[in-house]
Amino acid sequence: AAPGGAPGAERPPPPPRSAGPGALPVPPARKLLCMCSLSLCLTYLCYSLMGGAGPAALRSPAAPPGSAAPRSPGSPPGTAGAPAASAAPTRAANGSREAAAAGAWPRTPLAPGEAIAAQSGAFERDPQESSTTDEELSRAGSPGGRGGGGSTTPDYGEKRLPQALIIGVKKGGTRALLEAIRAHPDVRAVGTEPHFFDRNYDRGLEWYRNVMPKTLDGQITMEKTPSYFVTNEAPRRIHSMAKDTKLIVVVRNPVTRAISDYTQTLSKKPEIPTFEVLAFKNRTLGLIDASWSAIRIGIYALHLENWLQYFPLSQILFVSGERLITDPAGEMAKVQDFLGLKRIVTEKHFYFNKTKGFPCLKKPEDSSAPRCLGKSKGRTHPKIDPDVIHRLRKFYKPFNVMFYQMTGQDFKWEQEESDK
Ligand SMILES: Nc1ncnc2c1ncn2[C@@H]1O[C@H](COP(=O)(O)OS(=O)(=O)O)[C@@H](OP(=O)(O)O)[C@H]1O
Repeated sequence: AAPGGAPGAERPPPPPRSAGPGALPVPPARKLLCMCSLSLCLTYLCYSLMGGAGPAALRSPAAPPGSAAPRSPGSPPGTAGAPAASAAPTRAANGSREAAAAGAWPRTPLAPGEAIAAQSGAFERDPQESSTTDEELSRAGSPGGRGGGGSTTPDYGEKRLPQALIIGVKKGGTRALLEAIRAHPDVRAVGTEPHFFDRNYDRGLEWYRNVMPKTLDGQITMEKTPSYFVTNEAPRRIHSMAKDTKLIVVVRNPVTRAISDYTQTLSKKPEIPTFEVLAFKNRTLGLIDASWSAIRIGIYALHLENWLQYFPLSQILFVSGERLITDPAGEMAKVQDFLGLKRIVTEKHFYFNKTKGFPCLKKPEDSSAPRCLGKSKGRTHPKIDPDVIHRLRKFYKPFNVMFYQMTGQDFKWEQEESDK
């Protein structure tokens, strides 16, 4: 079985976790992708070795002469694994262990199951990240409440394991996507992040099922936990739950994503060092600190390689976090097609809220309140030294190009003139 299936291909049986991609027989149609993946791994290994500080130290392409430069995506394939994806964050201030942001659109109630799980302390719902009001919570608990779904479906049916997951990326726009898809009557979703496949796996599938809202036949159960995308065990675990699980990844320019991630951490821990300090192992030498989760998460190609060992590309949808803001209906059309749903969430569901600076959902019929995301979404980012942004862009470029090749989609992050 080779990593990465061609669109429409059957998923190959997963390889043993110890087997490196280079050791596997590669069907011709997948050779290019496999080589690209291997090349990426070798690139990463080279960075690690040349940086002289283990896998944590990646040297920026903008480093002075004599320092290591990133290998181009066309470099010869290597045999290394995926060290960065497995490297545990080492900084206390990196935000990787913080509670995931909930930040739901106001007026989006919790499913009854969520309330139970929240009481049990299983979910880490940071109040600062939550915009759910008391009224919504009480409405969610009532039999006629909207529960975890976006429709007015009463609370009957069965709790089922999710058939589709939003697996990442953190700060990509995952909350906006989840809330928008919940507006579809055939989707019901958990509002909080269950973190089953990373933190709560030991609780077992029955716990996970119980967290889910009830659904009727034909409705899709969903949840979102952005940390899954960078969790080594997640692909295998999800595959063993159901190999036909549909996976959605919202991706965003990794430089902006890193700044967004940092901004979130800063809002909780104002005492942390500046972004510029955290981003480098050695700024003079141009050594980017890829052990900092804010940086590491954005090496999308590396993380994706892990998923492609278990799921074919056709089973993963990549949503542009940028287009989710500029054209939410367009991205939602793709999401609904991917999920096999009728295109019910359309431009009629959105309006651009000038005060918020983002698209918001129009008032649902049963509510008089607007449905913009909470204040933890769309925070003002601190101004970052343009030279640092420049270095980070150069650092990510080969990984981005690799990601475009792997996914067959050009997200055009290199063309963005300025980061927020
Ligand atoms: N409609 C709408 N409203 C508000 N915010 C929106 C929207 N669509 C996308 N975004 C962007 O989503 C970013 C937060 O991403 P996530 O929801 O994935 O964050 S989290 O990982 O769950 O914490 C958030 O990042 P920041 O702007 O850095 O706060 C937003 O840019």
